[in-house]
Amino acid sequence: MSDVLLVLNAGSSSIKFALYEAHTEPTADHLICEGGIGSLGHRPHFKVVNSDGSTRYDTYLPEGTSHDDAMAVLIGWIETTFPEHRLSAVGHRVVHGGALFDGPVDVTPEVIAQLRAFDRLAPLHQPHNVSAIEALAKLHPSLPQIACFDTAFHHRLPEVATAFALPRELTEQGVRRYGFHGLSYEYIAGRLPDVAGQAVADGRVVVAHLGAGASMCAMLRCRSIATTMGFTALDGLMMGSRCGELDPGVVLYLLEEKSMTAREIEDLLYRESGLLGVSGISDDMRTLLASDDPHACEAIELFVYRIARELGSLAAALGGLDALVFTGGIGEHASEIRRRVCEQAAWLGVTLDPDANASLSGAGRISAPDSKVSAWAIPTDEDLMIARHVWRLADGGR
Ligand SMILES: Nc1ncnc2c1ncn2[C@@H]1O[C@H](COP(=O)(O)OP(=O)(O)O)[C@@H](O)[C@H]1O
Ligand SMILES: CC(=O)OP(=O)(O)O
Ligand SMILES: [Mg+2]
Repeated sequence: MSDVLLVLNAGSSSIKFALYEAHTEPTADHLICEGGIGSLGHRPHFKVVNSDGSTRYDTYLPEGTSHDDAMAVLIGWIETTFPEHRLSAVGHRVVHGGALFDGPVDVTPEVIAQLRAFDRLAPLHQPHNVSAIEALAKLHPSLPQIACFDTAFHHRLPEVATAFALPRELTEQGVRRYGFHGLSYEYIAGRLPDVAGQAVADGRVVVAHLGAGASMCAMLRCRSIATTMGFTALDGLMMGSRCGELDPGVVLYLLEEKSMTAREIEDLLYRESGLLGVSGISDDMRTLLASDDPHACEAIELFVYRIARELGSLAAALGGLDALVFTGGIGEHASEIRRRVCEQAAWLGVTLDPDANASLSGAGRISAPDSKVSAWAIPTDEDLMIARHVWRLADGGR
């Protein structure tokens, strides 16, 4: 029997997973299969692909399948499909760890209670992340579970980069910037020496993680010194369905003048804004890039403009810029978005190589050889980062 470990990323409408061999510290080569159960709440679709991309399993689950049912289906499928393997540990992506956690942690009932306190601070993620932990604890009480946080990479942000200009008591109670997408930034920081060279890794780098959620991180020698997301994963860049940076006066206006409740405002800002709200068409960048509707074009223009503005701000925090890195679904695949961001960053010294940008697949350089600031695209791998943390904590550490 050989050990395998499971990585889970449970969201509001999907549970994504990856299964790794665990006889040594995992690399991308140790991925066995990955997939997920999507459209929970509608007609759940369970799909698994092998590490070479071929389909291994593809089926629909009954209408009404809950998150808990889906977790049982997934664990049952793993156990029957891989009878020769022993599931040795599970690593969870948990979006919010607040000020409590500076790295991965073994889940205990006390940890679960601590994580539940952050539910309202990440309503699209946290309640589902923690429910998955609870469901597994019931299904498999002896299975070690490890929580890996989006916030941990930003744990040592300089104080000035975390403070809001609010009365001191609120800051002391934890109302401050935490930052998210840290598992992605940590993975990218680990790839920088190989892909972009040690000089870049030792320098001033801005990483743009552009996925469903989107944020940017200023790294000095591969450590986070500033980031666009804040107390919650609502701040900063415009996202698929989240507004990003917003004058807090708008929230007061919606409460008082529009008589909206807190939950209605939460829905508006998290689920109905961003690319979806501005375009009125979709939260999906592929759909918008393929559309000639003027509202789709405006949504893309605002998306790029916000990235360019935040890039200037993060370069200021770094005192200059040596390299710009794109990652996340949009950053990895949408060469058009990368081109437009780089064009708006010309003043910082970014000169795009249009052919390299358009033809890139995987990791590589997209700036011209003589560009003062180099630009890169590097596919992220949050699952692998979690698998490594789990291995180090669960196996490596014992
Ligand atoms: N080939 C592509 N061209 C443009 N956008 C893409 C492409 N592939 C994926 N995307 C976009 O990436 C976004 C999803 O990013 P991803 O990192 O996969 O999200 P998640 O946060 O759910 O993991 C969507 O807006 C999607 O349209
Ligand atoms: C923190 C966050 O926004 O995550 P995601 O991009 O996966 O929604
Ligand atoms: Mg993501």
